[in-house]
Amino acid sequence: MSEPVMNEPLSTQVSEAQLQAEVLAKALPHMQRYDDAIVVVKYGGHAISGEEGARTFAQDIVLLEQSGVNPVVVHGGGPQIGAMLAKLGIKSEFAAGLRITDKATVEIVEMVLAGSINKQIVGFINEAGGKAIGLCGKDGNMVRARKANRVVVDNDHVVDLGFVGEPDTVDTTVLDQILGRELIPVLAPVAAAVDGGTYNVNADTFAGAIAGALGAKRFLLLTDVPGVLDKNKQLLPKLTIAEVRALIADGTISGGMIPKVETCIYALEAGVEGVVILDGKVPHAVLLELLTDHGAGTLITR
Ligand SMILES: Nc1ncnc2c1ncn2[C@@H]1O[C@H](COP(=O)(O)OP(=O)(O)O)[C@@H](O)[C@H]1O
Ligand SMILES: CC(=O)N[C@@H](CCC(=O)OP(=O)(O)O)C(=O)O
Repeated sequence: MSEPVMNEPLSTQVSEAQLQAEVLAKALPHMQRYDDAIVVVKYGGHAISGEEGARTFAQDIVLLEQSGVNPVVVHGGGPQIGAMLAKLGIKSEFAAGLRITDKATVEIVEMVLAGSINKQIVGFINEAGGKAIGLCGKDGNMVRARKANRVVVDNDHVVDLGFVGEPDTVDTTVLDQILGRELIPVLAPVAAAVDGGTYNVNADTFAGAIAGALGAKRFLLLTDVPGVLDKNKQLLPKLTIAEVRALIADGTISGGMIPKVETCIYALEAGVEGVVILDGKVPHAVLLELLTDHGAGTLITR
């Protein structure tokens, strides 16, 4: 039994305990709904910033695993790669939301994503009582990538993205071995090129490929906005694939939100039941979405 807190009146302690019990009871149907289900969570580079937020995120992931869900974390790290490149005097350049990645840059990308950020997240999850395993697309040949297409910007300017890849094949053997054994995979979006080199893969795209290959029940994308917003910056709580396509066509969805919703469409068409784009800066965003009636962000379904 836990010790009563001495400086609070007993009635307050009892009502708080009661409230806690009620909250737990309300989570039961949600836990049952996701029991044994695979949930892929994409943790964006903007959401990662701040130790307190990262600890809360790690707690949520461990709580999910403890309640019978199989979480798979895929992380980004765009701002962190940018900061390291700036320290080394290398300028970050993007085309169509993707980093133009030369030979020197891809080495830094791998170092930051598969090295420091991946191990930081593994550390936070383990500190919260979980058993995380940090991997990247190269491990177990999980994700093989092909060179991303050149992109056209400003109507006629063709840009070669360099060492940027798109998932070509996904082999889930390693993940199949890990899931269901109290282990939490944490994946960095770096992949082996079909010819053996290294490719930098956009984290949203990488996460969508993993969610699709695993047939995840839910795919959550944690970012720095409340979800998909309409022209008046109001949250759109529910969208279908057709509605998303219309919002891209009329320019409501732009910039970094385009690869995000495109990966959502890919995952849904590959069999994922529902995809949610939500604000990763909100404390316990993952638990709010999965284990309460509240729901957060934009739910996209077929
Ligand atoms: N309709 C829209 N709703 C919400 N965000 C949008 C929309 N259109 C463009 N955006 C932009 O997309 C950004 C999210 O994408 P991005 O910066 O790539 O996120 P992350 O770093 O989390 O992957 C938002 O911060 C916002 O500026
Ligand atoms: C090709 C490409 O753009 N790769 C990204 C990979 C990291 C990423 O996607 O991180 P966020 O989710 O934080 O944006 C990059 O180099 O920034």
